[in-house]
Amino acid sequence: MTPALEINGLTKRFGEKLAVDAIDLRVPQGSFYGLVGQNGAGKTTTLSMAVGLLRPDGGTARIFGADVWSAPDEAKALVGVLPDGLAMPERLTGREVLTFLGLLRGMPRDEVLRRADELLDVLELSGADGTLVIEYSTGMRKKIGLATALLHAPRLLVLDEPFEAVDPVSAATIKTILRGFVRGGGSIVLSSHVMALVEQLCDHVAVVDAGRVAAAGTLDEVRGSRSLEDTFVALVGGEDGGIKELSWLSH
Ligand SMILES: Nc1ncnc2c1ncn2[C@@H]1O[C@H](COP(=O)(O)OP(=O)(O)OP(=O)(O)O)[C@@H](O)[C@H]1O
Repeated sequence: MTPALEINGLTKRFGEKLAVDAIDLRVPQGSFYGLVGQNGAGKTTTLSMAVGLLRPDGGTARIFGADVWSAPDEAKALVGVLPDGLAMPERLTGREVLTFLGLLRGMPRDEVLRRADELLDVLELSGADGTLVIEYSTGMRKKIGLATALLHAPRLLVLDEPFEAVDPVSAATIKTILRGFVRGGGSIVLSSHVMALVEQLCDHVAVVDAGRVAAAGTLDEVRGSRSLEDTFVALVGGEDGGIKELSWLSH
């Protein structure tokens, strides 16, 4: 079966820094795929290239077989993206943002209004109907970002840190929606620093270290009999005894 997302040899250099070093990744259809890695490992750069937001120096990205760079319209119709630090039209309400983006995508107005209504309701944003995005909390921003990613009913969701700075109640809502999306036949790739969350949600995981994939596969293949956190620390460094303490903090 064609993978939901397949990236081959994706590479990106920023000046001297090789941020992503010929990464390969294969996200099977119907999978809930977690991308984990330390700060600066290259997750955001990889995901940005995978969805056509950042032009790679080399390599390819295909969404259900459609090349993100040579067949962008086909590829982008199939994917919903929650980028890191999503820029939103700040002076619109959540409903206006959804209506604006839906119409930009060429969706029929009635359908946009109906879906916006449902998304705001399910994401518990209906109560903030008169509130401008500029006044939204961080969690509300993530939720409206997720709504914009879902609006056109994509088959693949690519979410960069969807739970960062989100409170547990909003996180529970987002988890329910994402699980429902996968149950309904969708595929998800998300990046996260929170191993427990990835273990709870994902069935596949890739550990990215210094711009390369250090391990990838099903959750059980990658972590074996250990916790994902122990596996992660063993793979990306942090040898025992290597962690220094601050002596002047002892009383
Ligand atoms: N626009 C840019 N210009 C210069 N360097 C960049 C740029 N974007 C990313 N980098 C560098 O590329 C490397 C990978 O960054 P990236 O943001 O992809 O990592 P990440 O795994 O998403 O990190 P985090 O978990 O902290 O979000 C880092 O060393 C970063 O400093």
